[in-house]
Amino acid sequence: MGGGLTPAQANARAALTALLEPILADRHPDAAEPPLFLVACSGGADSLALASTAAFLQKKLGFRAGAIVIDHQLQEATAAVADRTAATLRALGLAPVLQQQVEITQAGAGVEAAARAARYAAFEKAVEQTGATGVLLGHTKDDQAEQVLLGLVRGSGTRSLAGMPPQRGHYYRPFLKVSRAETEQICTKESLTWWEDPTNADPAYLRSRIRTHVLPELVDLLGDQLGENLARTAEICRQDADIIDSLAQERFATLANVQPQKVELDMTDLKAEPAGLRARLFAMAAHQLGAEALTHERTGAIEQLLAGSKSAGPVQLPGGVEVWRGQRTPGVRRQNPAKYGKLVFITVRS
Ligand SMILES: Nc1ncnc2c1ncn2[C@@H]1O[C@H](COP(=O)(O)OP(=O)(O)OP(=O)(O)O)[C@@H](O)[C@H]1O
Repeated sequence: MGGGLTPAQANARAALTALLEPILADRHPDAAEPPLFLVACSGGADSLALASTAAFLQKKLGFRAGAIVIDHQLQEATAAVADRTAATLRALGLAPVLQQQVEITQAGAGVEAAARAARYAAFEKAVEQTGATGVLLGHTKDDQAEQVLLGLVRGSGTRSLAGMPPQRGHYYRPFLKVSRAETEQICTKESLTWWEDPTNADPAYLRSRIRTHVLPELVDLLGDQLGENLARTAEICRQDADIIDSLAQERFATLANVQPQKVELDMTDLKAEPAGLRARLFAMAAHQLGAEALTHERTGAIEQLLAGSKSAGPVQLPGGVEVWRGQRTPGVRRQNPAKYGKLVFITVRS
């Protein structure tokens, strides 16, 4: 590696330091060895630059940098890419460097999600095997901007516009303030050859179309600041979503009558809540019973149920949950609907 420190390298090192320092400061003073962080490395410029940054900082900050490389076996080239990437990581001084092949049986539209699920299952296994404290992912500021646009295009809510969090559980994204161009500059400076995944440019995927067509076009029309501004939108939305979610959790704990296969919410209480909170209360009741995430359309159907005046239902939710407005007591023929007074979420799956 020749020459002085470039602005891209300095930015990357500052970003990783800012994320890890508070975690490392918290560690137990008697711990036998420094905590291990595994860089999830695809061989792309983002995660290779992250690996080299982690390798450089490990002694200074007091952690061990290891890596995990997954071969999804979806393209012929990937086995060789994984081998080459693992060799590069070892040469950079990361240890251990784990390599794992995963089988994806899905084809067509579900393949991306299946690959992601297999990848995260392999990460979990690697954490268990090595006792690692965390996994470092290479998502950049550009990925974040794409994520926000994707949320807008799909018509999503605040949580979705919040994009990817810098930390969730033991997964960390130190490079959310580092651009993809900077990761490429770092690799070039450090003579690291990265792999361009051809599926990143495959127009079959909405994310690829946003990456290769929509964002560049918007930047052309609206200026270079766009990526930065979208990433800022994510940060603001995350703060807002956090406060609304925590309010909803408080309200749910007070209002919901949770039973093993049933959650009851009082309709008068629900009507007194603002719609944004109410939607979250519905989602939490459904989630409690194992239903999948609620769509805007299903939330609207529950709202309609709530607005009615008679016993009614069910609204079917994906994942085997039904919602009823009031419930008749079996064996009692004439009941006053006004007395039902509850929205009842029940599990109908066996
Ligand atoms: N084959 C792989 N092996 C190890 N890590 C990987 C692999 N593919 C992706 N990653 C990790 O995930 C990060 C994001 O990769 P990519 O942008 O391709 O995935 P994504 O589908 O956009 O995101 P995600 O699936 O994590 O939501 C990479 O920077 C890297 O840290």
